[in-house]
Formats: sequence, structure tokens, C-alpha cells
Amino acid sequence: MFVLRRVSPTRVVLRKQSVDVTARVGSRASHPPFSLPAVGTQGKDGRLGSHVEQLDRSTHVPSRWEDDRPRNSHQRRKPIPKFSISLNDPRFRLCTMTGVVRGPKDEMLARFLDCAARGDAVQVSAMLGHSSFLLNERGKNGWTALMLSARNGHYEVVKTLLSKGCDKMLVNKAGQTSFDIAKFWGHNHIARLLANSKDGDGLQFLTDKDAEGLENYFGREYLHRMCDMRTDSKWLEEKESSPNTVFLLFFHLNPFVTSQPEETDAGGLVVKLCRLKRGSVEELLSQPGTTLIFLGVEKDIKPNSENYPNDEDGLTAWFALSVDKCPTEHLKQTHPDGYFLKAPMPGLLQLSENDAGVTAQARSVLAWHSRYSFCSTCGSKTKVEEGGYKRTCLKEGCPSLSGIHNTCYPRVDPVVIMLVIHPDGDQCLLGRKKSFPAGMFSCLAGFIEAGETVEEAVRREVEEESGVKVGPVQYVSSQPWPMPSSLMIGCLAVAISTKIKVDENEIEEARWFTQQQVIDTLLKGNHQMFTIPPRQTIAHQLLKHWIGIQANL
Ligand SMILES: NC(=O)C1=CN([C@@H]2O[C@H](COP(=O)(O)OP(=O)(O)OC[C@H]3O[C@@H](n4cnc5c(N)ncnc54)[C@H](OP(=O)(O)O)[C@@H]3O)[C@@H](O)[C@H]2O)C=CC1
Ligand SMILES: [Mg+2]
Ligand SMILES: [Mg+2]
Ligand SMILES: [Mg+2]
Ligand SMILES: [Zn+2]
Repeated sequence: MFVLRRVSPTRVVLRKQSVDVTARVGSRASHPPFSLPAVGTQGKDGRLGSHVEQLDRSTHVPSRWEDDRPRNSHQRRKPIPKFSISLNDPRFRLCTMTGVVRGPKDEMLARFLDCAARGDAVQVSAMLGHSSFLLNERGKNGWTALMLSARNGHYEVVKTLLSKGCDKMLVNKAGQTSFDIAKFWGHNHIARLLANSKDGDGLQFLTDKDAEGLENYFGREYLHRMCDMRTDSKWLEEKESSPNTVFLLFFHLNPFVTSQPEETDAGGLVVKLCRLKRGSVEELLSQPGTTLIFLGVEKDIKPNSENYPNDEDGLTAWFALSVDKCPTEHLKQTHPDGYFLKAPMPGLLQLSENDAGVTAQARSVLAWHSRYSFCSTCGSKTKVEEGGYKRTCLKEGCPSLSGIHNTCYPRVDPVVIMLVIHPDGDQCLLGRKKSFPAGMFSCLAGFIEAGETVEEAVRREVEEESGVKVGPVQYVSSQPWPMPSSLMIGCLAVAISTKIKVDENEIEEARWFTQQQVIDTLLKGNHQMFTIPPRQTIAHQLLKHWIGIQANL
């Protein structure tokens, strides 16, 4: 068990059982390096990322890494009183410690904002029930309840406030909407909620294009997977033969694509998956050695719309079709511009977010079929079921048929990837493999082993590869990585030792880089000293996240 305890405005102590490490905290990082300090209602200047010591203790949400021992009585959060007397009642005139007279309305507003900042959706809803004027009110620092709940990642509060019709277009003193704030602090589920909800005039706040970048690349769920329909073979057959169904073609795990001019002034080419229709793939479907996988249905199709007159449910299904023989000749007539994208890297990174998400799903499952043709338990033949999502052994009595059928489903291999932060809070550890392009450094990564937690895998891999010992570990976000089927689990971790000794079998070099060096490379495009992986990788996003949570906008 690790705890970070602030002992002075500039120092924290990191404790692990008998190990004590005292670390200086950089002047800009007055909170533990990645503890996402929650913003309370007492921020002095309305800036994001107010320092912990600037916060009213009653509104600060303690992070997992802070000392969780009971606080002194004066630090304990007081229960929020119920309001049952008229606000104009003179008994509610109170004086603050500074002698400034605060009216009952101010006091109520302060409590309302406090509830929003702490994530108390029930109390927020109750207070709005009798005092609707609070909805869009700002505190002294110019922040509304929506901004505070978006900042601190309180999904239920944001949902409650939106359902009451709050104004999500209001901005703080820095000109940021609640969406900007949620996005900046990495609360992507909240940013998506804000982006997709309609404003007072019934308009959607952001277009799909604007909302891009809210997920890690390969993570966009463009299709509804409809897992429950995989066992309905009649429905699947109907969809397979429908003229509206979309087929994505793969050969050697490479998707069939076209390059089209970009619809922007900037010009350039965009690489798009070819959405083939039944007519184009009819012959390929009947060839031996094809694999067909049901991917899902388009999410935003209006049932029985004019475009889909033949389909009873109006849902457009997508399938991935893998063929054994190169089909370019076959498609020459219908798709003269089509070609197979040289996957995986960096070819796949040219796709749009939507296409990348679908490709990640298709490629991982197809890769599994290509490597697991026979039963992994007894070596017998298998039959493909459930729209390509299951391979069942055909040998009666095979042990794979009893118990949990985990050998019958596509693999997902969990991998930890971590940005290790120096105890001084101002440097991070990056390494490079021999196979990386010259000058490129990235986060350390490694496969999780059987019977291992995410946290332990982070500590083990970092120590194995760099010799650095790690204490606290915090999850940030994940990314499917379809080469062939990894799930990257992105974490920030705090080092408790700093001496580097690389394992030369895995890593060529590892170094501590200062935050300024990372900013120069990441944001200013200065690649003289080193480069980092492209924006589509979770390694890049972890670095961005670290810079983000340290920033004091
Ligand atoms: N999206 C991103 O930003 C990044 C993604 N990655 C991905 O993360 C994955 C893991 O990173 P990596 O540093 O290679 O991992 P590790 O540090 O765990 O080293 C991998 C090596 O360990 C062996 N190994 C042990 N267990 C497994 C297992 N379950 N599956 C496969 N190999 C295993 C393999 O050796 P052997 O081959 O000799 O059998 C392999 O070469 C890679 O696929 C990489 O592409 C990595 C960095 C950035
Ligand atoms: Mg590794
Ligand atoms: Mg390793
Ligand atoms: Mg390993
Ligand atoms: Zn078997």
C-alpha cells in the first residue's frame, strides 16, 4: 500500500510499508504528480488545476494516493443542512470569518456548487427542486456547477444538470466551456455526454468531426456490435444476403481501401475502407478459404428509412470478409482505385477514427482465425459459429467443450503501458527498442502475465526493463492495438527509485526527460533531441495527459 502525504507546500512523502521516499514537488506540480487534484469551489482565481492548498478542504475530493487516515475534526466534511426556511429569513444572514456579510442566497449557492464539485448528484437534484435559480449561477471564481462537475469527472451530476436544462455554452474566465474543461482533464465520457446532448435550441453542440480525439485511436465504436444477434443464424443469413450490407475485404489481414482527396481546403488524401456491397463480393463469398465475421450494425440508421426499403428492420449490417487468394484482379472492374493497405504500421494509422475502430475489431478477430484453425486443446477440427466469434471443437468429449469456453473465443492480450514519473514530478521515463525509428523514445510497455494485477505488471515490467522501482500506479485510459490483439492499458506511475539499468534484451536505452523537453517535442514540434510515437498511439496520449494534468491554465 502506497500513500502520498503532503508535508509542506513543496514536499510530499511517499510511503510503502517500510520504504519512505521524500520527494521535492516541482513548483508547478504542487499536488502529487498525477493525482488529478479535484477543483473545489474556493479556487482563488478561477483557474483550472488550482493548487491543493488553495482549495477549501471541504470541497477537495481526496485522490487515492493521499493519506486516507481520519482527518482532524476541523478538516472533516460537515453534513449539508437541509433548507426548510425562507431564504429571506433574517436568521440566515451570516458573517464569514473575514467579517464580510454573506446573504442566504450566496450561502446556498456556495453549498450547491460544493455538492456539484464533490459529485453529490442527489443533493444537486434536491436543491434544484426548490431553488431552480441555482442552475446556471456562478461562484466567486466564475465557475458554474456544470463546469465544476465536468472538471472533477462527476458524470451523474453533469447528467442531472443537463436534464434540468442548464446552459452548457457558458464559459469560465478563461473562455472554456464545460466540454473544454472535461476534455482537457481527460474525462472523455463526460466530454462525449456534453458534446452529444442538445442545447436549449435543440442543436447539437459539436459535430462528429469536432468530437474526434475523445477516444484513443482504434477505440471508436462506430458500429453497434449486436452481440445478442450473433446466435440468430437466420437473421445473420438475411443480413449476409441483403443488398444494403457492407462488406470490408481483407487479404493477409490488410484491409481493401481507396485514397480520396480530402474535403478540406488543405487538400491531401484520405485513406478510406472500401465499403463493398453484396454484388461486388458475391463470387468471393463462395470461394474456399474465406472467413466471414459479423461486425455489427450502423448505429445511427433510422429504421425503415427510404434508403433501406428492403430490410425489414432497416439496420445496415457490416461484415469483414477475409480471402485466401489475392482478389485484386476480381475487383479491377468495379474498384479500379482500390488497393490493400500495407498493414499494420504505419499503414493503419492513416485511417479515419471511425474506420480505425472497425478495422481494429475486424483485424483482431481475423488474426485469431488465421492462427487458431484447430482446437487448441485436442488439435481436432473446429466449426465457426456465432457470426465468426466462436470456434467450437468438433470432437465429442473434448475438454474445451466443458467449463468456461475461453479457448473458443478470440484472444485479447492485456498489455500495460506506463508513463513513469520521476519522484520530483518534473521528469518522465522513456525508453527505446532497437526496432524503433532512430531517435524515437516511448513509454515502457509489457504483456500482463497470468495471475497478475495491472499494478503489479506495471511495477514488474518497469523494473525488468529499466531497473527503476515504481510505487503508485493509476489507470488513465485504454486502447485496442490490433497487432494482432493487444489491449493497451495506459497508466501513470510514480517512481520510487531513479537509477536506470536497462535490460538490453528488451530495451536499447532508457532516459529521464524533463517536462520541458517533452513539451518542446510534443507541442512545439522540436524533434532535435528525440521524437515520440504519433498521436494515434496511447504512448503519445499518455505524455499529453501528463502535460495536461500538470498544466495550470
Ligand atoms: N500503442 C502503443 O503506444 C504501444 C504499443 N506497444 C505494443 O505493446 C505490446 C507489448 O510490448 P512489449 O514491450 O513488446 O512487451 P514485453 O515487454 O512484455 O516484451 C515482449 C516479449 O516478451 C515475450 N512475451 C512474454 N509474454 C508474452 C505474451 N503473453 N505475448 C507475447 N509475448 C510475450 C515475447 O518474447 P518472444 O517474442 O521472444 O517469445 C515478447 O517478444 C507489443 O505488441 C507492442 O506492439 C508497445 C509500445 C507502445
Ligand atoms: Mg516491453
Ligand atoms: Mg518487458
Ligand atoms: Mg514482458
Ligand atoms: Zn478439442
